[in-house]
Amino acid sequence: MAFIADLRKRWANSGSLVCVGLDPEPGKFPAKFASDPDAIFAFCRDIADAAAEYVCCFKPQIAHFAAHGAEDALQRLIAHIHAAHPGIPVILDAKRGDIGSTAQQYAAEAFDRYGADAVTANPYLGKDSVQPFLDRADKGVVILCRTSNPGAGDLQDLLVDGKPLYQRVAEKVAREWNGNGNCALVVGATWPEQLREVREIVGDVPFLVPGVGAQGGDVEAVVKNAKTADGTGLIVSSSRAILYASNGGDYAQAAAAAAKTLRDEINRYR
Ligand SMILES: O=C(O)c1cc(=O)[nH]c(=O)n1[C@@H]1O[C@H](COP(=O)(O)O)[C@@H](O)[C@H]1O
Repeated sequence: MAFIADLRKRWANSGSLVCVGLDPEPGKFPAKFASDPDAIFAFCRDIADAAAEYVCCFKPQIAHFAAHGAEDALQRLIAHIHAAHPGIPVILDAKRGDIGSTAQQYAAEAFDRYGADAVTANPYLGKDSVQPFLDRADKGVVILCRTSNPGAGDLQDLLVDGKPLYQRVAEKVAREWNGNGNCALVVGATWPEQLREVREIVGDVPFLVPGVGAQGGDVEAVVKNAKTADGTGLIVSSSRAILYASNGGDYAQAAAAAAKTLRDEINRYR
């Protein structure tokens, strides 16, 4: 099934808008992984298995694997999630974007090599640079709009014909790039006002919302400002606050408990 349809089904079946970001940092792993040559895979698998019932998506971040030469672990992790937890879409966070011929390879990398259901993409090079992703109608394309980081406004707030660039991106995606109905937008949890503005522009287009947890985003403001009329529309993503909730023997249970707490907090405001 197509990514957006799978996502809507998972929102309904799980009652959760939580995404667990899988950002492995071996230096933060529990001691038992110190001599495990497959630690990156094993740690992420344990977290995914423990937290699965509380999530609508998982989101592995590619640099956290590639920096350690662990692309193979990433591939096996995505295959494991699909096999062990069918119905939970996997978003590969790679923030890709390049001229068409290279973007074609990035799309093949994300969807064919890694088997991801969706990928994050950077719109800065324009529509043709995202087209190879958009053309994969069964896959999701999660386009950066107003990112969660402190410097997000340096470029994204610059006025273009009287409106900030991130609003222009939202308009383009909703009105011109979403012909296959497979787009979503990244809007950071750290920007409640911008979440509300973008929601007004794009209707029911799903948002990936990183920035709760370690980056301090306000869950209540996120949900109230950006949910859709049916109380969904959000993939609220947290990585470090869940993955490293404990570095003791209870790391997987602690991660699951943190995911459950976030789910319940979000659901209070839906
Ligand atoms: O595309 C993303 O996932 C993303 C977009 C954004 O605007 N901000 C952002 O933090 N992210 C990613 O979301 C994750 C956030 O991690 P935590 O701050 O630990 O929850 C990291 O993997 C970031 O790369």
